[in-house]
Amino acid sequence: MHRQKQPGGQGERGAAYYERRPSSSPMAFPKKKLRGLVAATITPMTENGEINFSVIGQYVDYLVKEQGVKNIFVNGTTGEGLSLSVSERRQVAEEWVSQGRNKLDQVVIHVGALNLKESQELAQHAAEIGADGIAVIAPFFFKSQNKETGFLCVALAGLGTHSVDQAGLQLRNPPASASQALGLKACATTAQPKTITLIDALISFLREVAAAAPALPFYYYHIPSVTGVKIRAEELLDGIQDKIPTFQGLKFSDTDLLDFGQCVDQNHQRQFALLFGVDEQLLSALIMGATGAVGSTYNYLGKKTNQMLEAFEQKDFASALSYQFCIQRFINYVIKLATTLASNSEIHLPLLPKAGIKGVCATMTKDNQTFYTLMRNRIRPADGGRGFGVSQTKAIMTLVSGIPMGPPRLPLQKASQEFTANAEAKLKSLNFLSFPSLKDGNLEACS
Ligand SMILES: CC(=O)N[C@@H]([C@@H](O)[C@H](O)[C@H](O)CO)[C@@H](O)CC(=O)C(=O)O
Repeated sequence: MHRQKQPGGQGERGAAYYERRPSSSPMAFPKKKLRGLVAATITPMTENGEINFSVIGQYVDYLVKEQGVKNIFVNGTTGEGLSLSVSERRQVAEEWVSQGRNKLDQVVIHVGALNLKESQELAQHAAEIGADGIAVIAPFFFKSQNKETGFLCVALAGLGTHSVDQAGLQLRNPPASASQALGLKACATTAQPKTITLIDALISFLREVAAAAPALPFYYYHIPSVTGVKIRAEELLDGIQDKIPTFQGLKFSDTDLLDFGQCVDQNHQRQFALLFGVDEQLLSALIMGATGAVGSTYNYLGKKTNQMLEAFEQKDFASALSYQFCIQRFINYVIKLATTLASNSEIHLPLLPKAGIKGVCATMTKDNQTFYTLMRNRIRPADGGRGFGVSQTKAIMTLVSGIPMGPPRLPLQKASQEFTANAEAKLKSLNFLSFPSLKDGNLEACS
C-alpha cells in the first residue's frame, strides 16, 4: 500500500492523513493480485462493548512480525462487520488502513450490508481512505429470488415490443383474451418467458456497490452458511467481468469443493484471485488451485499455515498434509469443545450434571437419551452455526497474542473461562503457542 498523509481527507474522524483516490477514476490494472494468507481481522472491543481502537497498531505489528501475515480482510464475519454501525465500520476501516500503512501489503474492506445505500457509502469510503479492495456478501434479509418476470413479445409488427409483465400481469401462457384485452394480440403466440435468476438479481446488487468505488478491485464474499444465499459461485463467475468490470475475485467460505473447483476451472486466464475461506480444508483447496486464503485462524495460526503453504509450494506434500492435520486437530477440538460447552450451559434441565451429556446419557432411559442427543445437535453458537465462531476466535486470539480482543457484540456471547482454559491446554499440547517447525522434530506434539 502506498498511502501518504494528505490534508483534506474525508475519513470519519475528519483525519487529514488519508490519501484520497477519486472514486470515479478507473481502476489502474493490473493491480497486484491478492495472494497468500489474508487474516480476517477481529474488531477489538472493550469489556463494555465499545471498539478498542487503541490496540489496532499493535495488532498490525503482531500479524506481520509474529504470524508473517501481510494482508487483511476488515469488517467481515470475524470482524463483526454486520454488528457495527456504519459510522463504526468507517472508523474501523480507517484505523486499519492508517495503521497498516507501509506495513501491510493489502487491506480489503468488507462493505456488504443489508441495504444498497449503506454498502455504496462504505465502498466509496473505502476508496477515499485508500483501501486496496472491497468485498461484499449477498444481502440476506430480502434475498434475491428466481423470478419469471413475464413475457417478452418479440417482433410484433405494428405493435413494437411489449410484455405482459409491463402491463402488470404475470401469466405463464396468457390466454388470447388477456392479450386481446391488452391490445397485444400477437403476443400470445410469440411470447418468450424471461427469467431473472437469483444470480442475476444478486449481480445487479453487487454491480451497484462496485460502481460506487470504480477504482477498487471488487471481491464477492461467498458465505452461504451464514447468509443462507445458496447460489453456486461458479455460476456467478460466468461472464462476471462483463457485468462488474472491477471484479477481481472471490472469497469462497464454503466446503463445496465441486463448486470451488469449477470456479478455478473457468478462471482460464488466471485473472481472478480465488481465496478459500475454510481454514481446516485449505490444503484441498490449494490442490484445486486456490490462489490464497482468507480466514480467522490466520490471526494466530498464520505462521503454521504459512509453513503449510511453503511445503505445498515446494511440492513437499507429506509435510503440507502434516501441517494441515495439526491445524485440523486444533480446529476440530475447538468445534467440539464450543458445541459441548454451549449445550451444557444453554440447556437448563434438572438432570444435567457437570459430567456433561455423555455422562448423563449412560444413566438415562432411551427416550431421555434421544431427547438430549436431539437437543445437543440443535444447540450451536449463534455465529456461523458451528462450534467455531467469533466468540471463540476472540478468546483464542487474546490468549495467543496477548492483545485483548474483548467480548463480541450481542447477540453473541463471550466464550466462557472453561472454554479458554481448555483451548489453552490444547494449544500447548500441540505446541501452537511457540510455532515450531515440524521439521525440527515436533511432529509428536501434533500427533
Ligand atoms: C464461518 C466463518 O467464520 N468462517 C471463517 C473461517 O476462517 C473459520 O473461522 C475457520 O475455517 C474455522 O472454522 C472465515 O471464512 C470467515 C472470514 O473470512 C471472515 O471473517 O470474513
